[in-house]
Amino acid sequence: MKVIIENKIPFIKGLLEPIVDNVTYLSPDEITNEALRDADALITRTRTRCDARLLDGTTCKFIATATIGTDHIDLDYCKTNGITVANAPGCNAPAVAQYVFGSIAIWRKAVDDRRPLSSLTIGIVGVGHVGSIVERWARQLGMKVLLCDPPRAEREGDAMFTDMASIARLADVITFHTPMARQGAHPTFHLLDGSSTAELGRKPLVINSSRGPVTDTQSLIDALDSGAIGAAAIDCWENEPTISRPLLEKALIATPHIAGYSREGKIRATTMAVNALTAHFNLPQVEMHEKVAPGAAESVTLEAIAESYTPAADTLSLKENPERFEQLRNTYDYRHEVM
Ligand SMILES: NC(=O)C1=CN([C@@H]2O[C@H](COP(=O)(O)OP(=O)(O)OC[C@H]3O[C@@H](n4cnc5c(N)ncnc54)[C@H](O)[C@@H]3O)[C@@H](O)[C@H]2O)C=CC1
Ligand SMILES: O=C(O)C(=O)[C@H](O)COP(=O)(O)O
Repeated sequence: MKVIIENKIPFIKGLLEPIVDNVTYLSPDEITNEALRDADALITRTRTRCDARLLDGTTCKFIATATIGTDHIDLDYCKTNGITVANAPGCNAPAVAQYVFGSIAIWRKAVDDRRPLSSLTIGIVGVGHVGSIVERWARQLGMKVLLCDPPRAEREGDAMFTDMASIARLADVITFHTPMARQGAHPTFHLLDGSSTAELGRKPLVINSSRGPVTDTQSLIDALDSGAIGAAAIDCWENEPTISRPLLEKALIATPHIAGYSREGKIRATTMAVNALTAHFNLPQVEMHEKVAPGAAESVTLEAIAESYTPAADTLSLKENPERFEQLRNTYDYRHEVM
């Protein structure tokens, strides 16, 4: 059996070797159709586009991505071609929530906002693994909370949810936690665009740590210029790693897609990917060298979160070295989640 593993996935080396005869580590550039030709499985990250171009004519029938997001994988192609796909739901959700509140703490300092948190409204767009932690912590901090999640509203009823237009009108902080979907019943491509920025009522802090194309770059720039958006915290960008320099310049917080980069999140991601592979191929379960607790801190304060992580240094590094976007990610010193 042959398994290809992306070589930037941490905490994975040596785990599968005792039970798989050929384990090959390759960089994203080396993960090609040719390399996968005789492989049975691929363990990947967001940096490898898994589509017909990569997979046609190969023997690969299983892909595990050590990430929450799956937008780098052509799920329809995989389904049609009998390729099983596993992701790592929730693996780094506490880290992304930590990033959101770390950003709120910086923003409050930057604008010298002395209003109590209890006077602020946060609008959470997408209330899944990440959004639910953001919701729980925001309520604990006394913030007013607005939730927008049409798929959940359809399943659970409207009572808890509002729409994007109300969030635009009423929120002091708007934070996006949806998957990236161009099609389907609830597309998320450019959820924030020129028409939604025209409705902004409170000069909010806008945070995008979901996927770049969920917020339209030009609309963000225009709204920052006009003052309709008070400040932006951008972790996920359109066209990564070739990011918009005007948006980089104008964003208060600008980071290279590292919101989920906690040590705990990476360990959970690797554990989930390896477990999915061993379960799929009926292999013995592998014992991880490093173990971490599931879930996010029960009880937080803004100060405790800001002490555990502030995106200020990551912002400085990206603003000074935008051309090193990928390198900053690949050499990131994984932080600890807030305990
Ligand atoms: N910046 C980073 O490092 C990271 C980014 N992410 C991104 O964050 C996204 C969210 O992560 P999770 O919360 O774990 O995903 P999830 O799948 O648990 O939750 C996503 C939620 O978005 C909702 N949703 C779908 N379409 C929507 C729409 N049109 N409008 C509003 N809500 C909609 C879904 O119903 C669901 O409740 C991931 O898909 C990934 O792209 C995840 C981890 C790290
Ligand atoms: O889990 C996700 O989804 C993410 O966006 C990850 O934090 C991105 O991690 P990489 O796979 O790009 O290292």
